[in-house]
Amino acid sequence: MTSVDFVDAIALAKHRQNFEETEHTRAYREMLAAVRGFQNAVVQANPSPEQLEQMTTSLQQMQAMLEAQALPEVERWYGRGGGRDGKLQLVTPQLIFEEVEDDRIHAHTTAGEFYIGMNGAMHGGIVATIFDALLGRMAAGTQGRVCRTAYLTTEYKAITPLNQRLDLVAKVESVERRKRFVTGQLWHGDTLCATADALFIEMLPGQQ
Ligand SMILES: CCCCCCCC(=O)SCCNC(=O)CCNC(=O)[C@H](O)C(C)(C)COP(=O)(O)OP(=O)(O)OC[C@H]1O[C@@H](n2cnc3c(N)ncnc32)[C@H](O)[C@@H]1OP(=O)(O)O
Repeated sequence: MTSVDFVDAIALAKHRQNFEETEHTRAYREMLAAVRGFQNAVVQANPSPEQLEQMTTSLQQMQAMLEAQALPEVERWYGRGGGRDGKLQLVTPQLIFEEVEDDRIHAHTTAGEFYIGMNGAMHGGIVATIFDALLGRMAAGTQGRVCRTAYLTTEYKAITPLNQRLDLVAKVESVERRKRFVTGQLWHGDTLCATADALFIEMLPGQQ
Protein backbone atom coordinates (compact mmCIF):
# COMPACT_ATOMS: atom_id res chain seq x y z
CA MET A 1 0.00 0.00 0.00
CA THR A 2 1.28 3.48 -0.84
CA SER A 3 -0.11 6.89 0.10
CA VAL A 4 -2.41 6.75 -2.95
CA ASP A 5 -4.36 3.90 -1.32
CA PHE A 6 -6.49 4.58 1.73
CA VAL A 7 -8.28 2.96 4.63
CA ASP A 8 -11.09 4.18 6.90
CA ALA A 9 -9.93 7.57 8.32
CA ILE A 10 -11.19 6.86 11.86
CA ALA A 11 -9.58 3.41 11.96
CA LEU A 12 -6.31 4.84 10.61
CA ALA A 13 -6.29 7.71 13.11
CA LYS A 14 -7.03 5.34 16.04
CA HIS A 15 -4.22 3.06 14.96
CA ARG A 16 -1.84 6.01 14.65
CA GLN A 17 -2.77 7.31 18.12
CA ASN A 18 -1.11 4.22 19.65
CA PHE A 19 2.31 5.71 19.12
CA GLU A 20 4.98 5.26 21.71
CA GLU A 21 7.89 7.72 21.75
CA THR A 22 11.02 5.58 22.09
CA GLU A 23 14.73 6.17 21.73
CA HIS A 24 14.41 4.92 18.15
CA THR A 25 11.62 7.43 17.28
CA ARG A 26 13.55 10.20 19.10
CA ALA A 27 16.46 9.41 16.77
CA TYR A 28 14.00 9.67 13.85
CA ARG A 29 12.87 13.09 15.19
CA GLU A 30 16.54 14.15 15.31
CA MET A 31 17.01 12.99 11.72
CA LEU A 32 13.99 15.10 10.65
CA ALA A 33 15.53 18.08 12.50
CA ALA A 34 18.71 17.48 10.49
CA VAL A 35 16.64 17.45 7.27
CA ARG A 36 15.13 20.80 8.33
CA GLY A 37 18.65 22.14 8.92
CA PHE A 38 19.66 20.91 5.48
CA GLN A 39 16.58 22.50 3.86
CA ASN A 40 17.42 25.83 5.51
CA ALA A 41 21.03 25.60 4.33
CA VAL A 42 20.18 24.50 0.78
CA VAL A 43 18.07 27.57 0.00
CA GLN A 44 20.81 29.94 1.17
CA ALA A 45 23.89 28.69 -0.73
CA ASN A 46 25.08 28.61 -4.35
CA PRO A 47 27.52 25.67 -4.00
CA SER A 48 30.48 25.17 -6.33
CA PRO A 49 30.17 22.58 -9.17
CA GLU A 50 32.36 20.13 -7.17
CA GLN A 51 30.23 20.58 -4.04
CA LEU A 52 27.06 20.11 -6.08
CA GLU A 53 28.34 16.85 -7.56
CA GLN A 54 29.37 15.58 -4.12
CA MET A 55 26.06 16.52 -2.50
CA THR A 56 23.95 15.11 -5.33
CA THR A 57 25.76 11.75 -5.06
CA SER A 58 25.32 11.68 -1.24
CA LEU A 59 21.65 12.61 -1.50
CA GLN A 60 21.01 9.94 -4.13
CA GLN A 61 22.66 7.36 -1.86
CA MET A 62 20.52 8.41 1.12
CA GLN A 63 17.39 8.40 -1.04
CA ALA A 64 18.13 4.83 -2.18
CA MET A 65 18.68 3.76 1.47
CA LEU A 66 15.27 5.15 2.45
CA GLU A 67 13.46 3.82 -0.63
CA ALA A 68 14.69 0.31 0.20
CA GLN A 69 12.82 0.62 3.52
CA ALA A 70 9.61 2.31 2.31
CA LEU A 71 6.52 1.25 4.31
CA PRO A 72 2.75 1.59 3.81
CA GLU A 73 1.38 4.83 5.33
CA VAL A 74 -0.28 2.98 8.22
CA GLU A 75 3.11 1.69 9.46
CA ARG A 76 5.11 4.90 9.07
CA TRP A 77 6.29 7.14 11.92
CA TYR A 78 6.04 10.21 9.68
CA GLY A 79 2.97 12.30 10.60
CA ARG A 80 2.62 10.68 14.03
CA GLY A 81 3.50 11.88 17.52
CA GLY A 82 1.58 14.89 18.76
CA GLY A 83 2.80 15.76 22.25
CA ARG A 84 4.41 19.10 23.08
CA ASP A 85 6.81 18.82 20.13
CA GLY A 86 4.01 18.14 17.64
CA LYS A 87 3.98 15.64 14.85
CA LEU A 88 6.96 14.10 13.12
CA GLN A 89 6.58 16.09 9.91
CA LEU A 90 8.36 18.50 7.57
CA VAL A 91 5.49 20.28 5.85
CA THR A 92 5.47 23.17 8.37
CA PRO A 93 8.12 24.50 10.73
CA GLN A 94 8.02 22.55 13.98
CA LEU A 95 5.08 23.64 16.15
CA ILE A 96 5.64 23.56 19.92
CA PHE A 97 2.38 23.14 21.83
CA GLU A 98 2.46 24.91 25.19
CA GLU A 99 -1.19 24.63 26.30
CA VAL A 100 -3.71 22.30 24.71
CA GLU A 101 -7.28 22.52 26.02
CA ASP A 102 -10.44 21.24 24.35
CA ASP A 103 -11.40 24.73 23.10
CA ARG A 104 -8.10 26.65 23.08
CA ILE A 105 -4.46 26.08 22.12
CA HIS A 106 -1.31 28.14 22.63
CA ALA A 107 1.69 27.14 20.56
CA HIS A 108 4.78 28.71 19.05
CA THR A 109 7.13 28.12 16.16
CA THR A 110 10.22 29.54 14.46
CA ALA A 111 10.42 29.16 10.69
CA GLY A 112 13.83 28.87 9.04
CA GLU A 113 14.95 30.20 5.66
CA PHE A 114 13.43 27.20 3.84
CA TYR A 115 9.97 28.75 4.35
CA ILE A 116 10.87 32.04 2.62
CA GLY A 117 8.46 33.67 0.18
CA MET A 118 10.39 36.76 -0.85
CA ASN A 119 12.22 39.67 0.72
CA GLY A 120 12.48 38.06 4.15
CA ALA A 121 8.77 37.25 4.43
CA MET A 122 7.36 33.79 5.08
CA HIS A 123 5.67 32.20 2.04
CA GLY A 124 1.90 32.76 2.25
CA GLY A 125 1.16 29.09 1.55
CA ILE A 126 3.25 28.14 4.57
CA VAL A 127 1.29 30.55 6.78
CA ALA A 128 -1.91 28.80 5.63
CA THR A 129 -0.32 25.37 6.15
CA ILE A 130 0.68 26.30 9.70
CA PHE A 131 -2.95 27.27 10.34
CA ASP A 132 -4.23 24.00 8.84
CA ALA A 133 -1.96 22.02 11.19
CA LEU A 134 -2.78 24.21 14.22
CA LEU A 135 -6.53 24.39 13.62
CA GLY A 136 -6.69 20.69 12.72
CA ARG A 137 -5.20 19.92 16.13
CA MET A 138 -7.73 22.33 17.66
CA ALA A 139 -10.63 20.56 15.93
CA ALA A 140 -9.28 17.19 17.11
CA GLY A 141 -9.31 18.56 20.67
CA THR A 142 -8.05 16.62 23.62
CA GLN A 143 -10.10 13.55 22.58
CA GLY A 144 -8.42 13.21 19.18
CA ARG A 145 -11.58 13.60 17.04
CA VAL A 146 -10.86 12.72 13.42
CA CYS A 147 -11.69 15.80 11.32
CA ARG A 148 -10.90 17.15 7.89
CA THR A 149 -10.66 20.72 6.69
CA ALA A 150 -13.75 21.82 4.70
CA TYR A 151 -12.46 25.39 4.30
CA LEU A 152 -9.65 27.52 5.62
CA THR A 153 -9.51 31.29 5.04
CA THR A 154 -6.32 33.16 5.82
CA GLU A 155 -5.85 36.92 6.11
CA TYR A 156 -2.32 38.31 5.83
CA LYS A 157 -2.12 41.46 7.94
CA ALA A 158 1.63 42.00 8.31
CA ILE A 159 4.80 40.30 7.05
CA THR A 160 5.46 37.07 8.94
CA PRO A 161 9.20 37.07 9.70
CA LEU A 162 11.58 34.10 9.49
CA ASN A 163 14.00 33.03 12.24
CA GLN A 164 11.93 34.72 14.95
CA ARG A 165 9.58 33.26 17.53
CA LEU A 166 5.96 33.32 16.36
CA ASP A 167 3.09 32.79 18.80
CA LEU A 168 0.04 30.86 17.70
CA VAL A 169 -3.42 30.90 19.26
CA ALA A 170 -6.36 28.69 18.24
CA LYS A 171 -9.95 28.72 19.50
CA VAL A 172 -13.10 26.69 18.93
CA GLU A 173 -15.76 29.32 18.17
CA SER A 174 -18.76 26.99 17.84
CA VAL A 175 -19.80 23.41 17.23
CA GLU A 176 -22.83 22.32 15.17
CA ARG A 177 -23.37 18.60 14.73
CA ARG A 178 -20.18 17.38 12.92
CA LYS A 179 -19.03 20.96 12.19
CA ARG A 180 -16.34 22.67 14.27
CA PHE A 181 -15.75 26.34 13.48
CA VAL A 182 -12.29 27.33 14.61
CA THR A 183 -10.14 30.47 14.40
CA GLY A 184 -6.43 31.13 14.68
CA GLN A 185 -4.00 33.99 15.10
CA LEU A 186 -0.28 34.20 14.33
CA TRP A 187 1.64 36.85 16.29
CA HIS A 188 5.19 38.20 16.13
CA GLY A 189 5.55 39.95 19.49
CA ASP A 190 2.73 42.53 19.58
CA THR A 191 2.19 42.39 15.80
CA LEU A 192 -0.73 40.34 14.53
CA CYS A 193 0.69 38.90 11.28
CA ALA A 194 -2.15 36.64 10.13
CA THR A 195 -5.55 35.28 11.11
CA ALA A 196 -7.52 32.28 9.92
CA ASP A 197 -10.98 30.91 10.21
CA ALA A 198 -11.80 27.38 9.27
CA LEU A 199 -14.46 24.72 9.27
CA PHE A 200 -13.50 21.18 10.20
CA ILE A 201 -15.91 18.28 9.72
CA GLU A 202 -15.80 15.25 11.96
CA MET A 203 -15.39 12.10 9.89
CA LEU A 204 -17.98 9.33 9.64
CA PRO A 205 -17.02 5.64 9.57
CA GLY A 206 -16.07 4.63 6.02
CA GLN A 207 -14.84 8.07 4.96
CA GLN A 208 -11.33 8.71 3.70
C1 LIG B 1 -7.14 10.92 8.59
C2 LIG B 1 -7.58 12.34 9.05
C3 LIG B 1 -6.41 13.35 9.00
C4 LIG B 1 -6.78 14.78 9.38
C5 LIG B 1 -6.17 15.77 8.42
C6 LIG B 1 -6.04 17.19 8.97
C7 LIG B 1 -6.53 18.29 8.13
C8 LIG B 1 -6.40 18.22 6.64
O1 LIG B 1 -5.52 18.78 6.05
S1 LIG B 1 -7.55 17.38 5.76
C9 LIG B 1 -7.06 17.63 4.04
C10 LIG B 1 -7.80 18.76 3.38
N1 LIG B 1 -9.23 18.51 3.36
C11 LIG B 1 -9.78 17.64 2.53
O2 LIG B 1 -9.15 17.01 1.70
C12 LIG B 1 -11.28 17.48 2.66
C13 LIG B 1 -11.97 17.27 1.31
N2 LIG B 1 -13.43 17.31 1.50
C14 LIG B 1 -14.08 16.23 1.95
O3 LIG B 1 -13.53 15.15 2.10
C15 LIG B 1 -15.53 16.43 2.29
O4 LIG B 1 -16.05 17.56 1.61
C16 LIG B 1 -15.76 16.63 3.83
C17 LIG B 1 -15.33 15.34 4.54
C18 LIG B 1 -14.98 17.82 4.40
C19 LIG B 1 -17.25 16.87 4.09
O5 LIG B 1 -17.99 15.89 3.43
P1 LIG B 1 -19.17 15.08 4.19
O6 LIG B 1 -18.62 14.29 5.33
O7 LIG B 1 -19.90 14.33 3.14
O8 LIG B 1 -20.01 16.22 4.84
P2 LIG B 1 -21.33 16.92 4.30
O9 LIG B 1 -22.49 16.04 4.68
O10 LIG B 1 -21.17 17.36 2.88
O11 LIG B 1 -21.32 18.20 5.21
C20 LIG B 1 -21.47 18.14 6.63
C21 LIG B 1 -21.88 19.55 7.06
O12 LIG B 1 -20.78 20.44 6.76
C22 LIG B 1 -21.19 21.47 5.85
N3 LIG B 1 -20.08 21.71 4.92
C23 LIG B 1 -19.30 20.79 4.29
N4 LIG B 1 -18.36 21.42 3.54
C24 LIG B 1 -18.55 22.74 3.72
C25 LIG B 1 -17.89 23.91 3.22
N5 LIG B 1 -16.83 23.84 2.40
N6 LIG B 1 -18.37 25.12 3.61
C26 LIG B 1 -19.41 25.22 4.47
N7 LIG B 1 -20.07 24.15 4.98
C27 LIG B 1 -19.64 22.94 4.61
C28 LIG B 1 -22.41 20.88 5.13
O13 LIG B 1 -23.24 21.91 4.64
C29 LIG B 1 -23.05 20.11 6.28
O14 LIG B 1 -23.70 21.02 7.14
P3 LIG B 1 -25.03 20.64 7.97
O15 LIG B 1 -24.62 19.69 9.05
O16 LIG B 1 -25.49 21.96 8.49
O17 LIG B 1 -25.98 20.03 6.97
